Amino acid sequence: MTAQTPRWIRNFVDGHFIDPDDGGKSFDAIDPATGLAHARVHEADAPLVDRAVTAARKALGPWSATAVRERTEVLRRAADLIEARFDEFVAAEVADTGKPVALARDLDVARAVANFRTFADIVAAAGQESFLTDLPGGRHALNYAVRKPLGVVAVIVPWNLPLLLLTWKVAPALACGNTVVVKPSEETPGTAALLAEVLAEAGLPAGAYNVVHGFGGGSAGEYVTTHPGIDGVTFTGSTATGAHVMRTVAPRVRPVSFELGGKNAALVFPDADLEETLDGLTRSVFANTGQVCLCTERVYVHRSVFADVADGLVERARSLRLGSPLDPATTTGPLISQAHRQKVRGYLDLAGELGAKVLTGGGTPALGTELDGGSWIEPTLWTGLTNADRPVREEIFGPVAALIPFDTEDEAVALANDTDYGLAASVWTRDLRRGHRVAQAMNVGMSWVNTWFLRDLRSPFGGVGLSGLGREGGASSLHFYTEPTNVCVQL
Ligand SMILES: NC(=O)C1=CN([C@@H]2O[C@H](COP(=O)(O)OP(=O)(O)OC[C@H]3O[C@@H](n4cnc5c(N)ncnc54)[C@H](O)[C@@H]3O)[C@@H](O)[C@H]2O)C=CC1
Ligand SMILES: O=C(O)/C=C/C=C(\O)C(=O)O
Repeated sequence: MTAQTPRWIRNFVDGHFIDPDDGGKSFDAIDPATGLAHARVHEADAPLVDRAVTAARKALGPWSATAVRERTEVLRRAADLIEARFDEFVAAEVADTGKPVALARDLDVARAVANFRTFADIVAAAGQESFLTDLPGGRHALNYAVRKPLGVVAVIVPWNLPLLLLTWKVAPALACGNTVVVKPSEETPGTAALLAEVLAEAGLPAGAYNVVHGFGGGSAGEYVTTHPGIDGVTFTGSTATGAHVMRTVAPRVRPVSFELGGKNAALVFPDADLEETLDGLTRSVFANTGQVCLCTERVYVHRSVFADVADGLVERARSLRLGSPLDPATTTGPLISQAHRQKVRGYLDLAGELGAKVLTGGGTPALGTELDGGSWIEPTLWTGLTNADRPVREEIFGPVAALIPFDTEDEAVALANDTDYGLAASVWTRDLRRGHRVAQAMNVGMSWVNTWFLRDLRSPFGGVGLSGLGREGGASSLHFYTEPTNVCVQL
């Protein structure tokens, strides 16, 4: 990008893109694969955020009053329009994240379409529970709850799965009759702006979807979450920021939904299908360069198969292809930023100081001139660390994992649960009873058996402990994005 021809990514407020004014602040959108700026982003100041919240408030009454069928039709048209502009969404996601084009297609943009269709179906089919209450003398009362939209919802999302996570929240929020003010990550502003075009074309009224770009503290993130016109906050991101947002929202006692970090375990038992397990672990450790909150960073392996699993995983890690995101053969992209790479490298150094053995990786690759400006890191596997070590306790959010042996099922469960996080786990075994038993014993929001990141969008998604608060997905989303008024009628 040259200084003369910036491609602007603009804020979207009350149905219009806002042209950056001369005095306004802006920042570069960086392609993490090269380190080069690919667009300029207009940063929303406090008055613009206020305009966005005011527009969302104005749109709330009319939008929440529309028939469910009308709202779900808008969602279905949005899904169709994303499909019609599929390659544009893929290109925007790849430019912002550097992720391989195949991943952006198969995971991020495909899931955006599925999010709109699934929540249209779920909201269209939703019913209300009612209770017939017995009263003395054979009389009864009827209790039923009417669900109303939560209101103006602040949607704060991170950079790892930008469109997937944005639509995971926006689709149910809009379907339930809410209006939203979205603050995408400063690292990945592109697809939220494209979605504004799609939603407007799908027939969403002005003001129901607003996008304000910027950073966290002292910028758009803080202005949105502290705005008195916000009725609830849904947030995905780091535990530290989630805790901060919770404190800022607390004085106004607004509902929050938090999907935060993870330090997820995989448990490999001796009877596991080795090939299937290795394929699954390769995905769960290295997918999206380890930048999925569900990724495995702790692999507990029964001692009798430890060497086989370690050797197999090393072989697969070495076969991953780092390279241009546009090359269809590329499997693995860069980390999101130089700052994040610095954090991940800090853990690589720390693991070395703690005496970890590096089975593969451990450094920064050299990929060739243009890509060497990017934030690349080698897929890395360690042995020799224990649960006491910081690289095994803290979320790293990169393509790294520690392999740790165990001898008994009880020990494996205890090791896996020995964490302050509680997002996800995967259990690898051919013994179905053990699979159910261990998966249920995991102190997490989601347990998989012989698979990982297999999603049914109707099921509850979220974590316990430092991994979050509340659940979204299916009925859980409907509960978060609505408030019930219970009506009791004496009959
Ligand atoms: N588990 C997960 O899903 C994710 C975890 N992370 C972890 O978090 C670490 C830091 O990454 P960040 O991008 O800094 O994540 P973050 O949690 O700080 O950012 C997530 C979103 O929150 C916004 N935000 C930040 N401060 C805010 C504030 N005071 N008020 C309102 N909004 C605010 C950001 O602008 C972004 O849109 C990563 O290294 C990684 O370990 C990052 C992204 C996703
Ligand atoms: O909804 C999903 O399928 C995936 C969610 C992933 C995250 O929340 C994350 O990586 O932060």
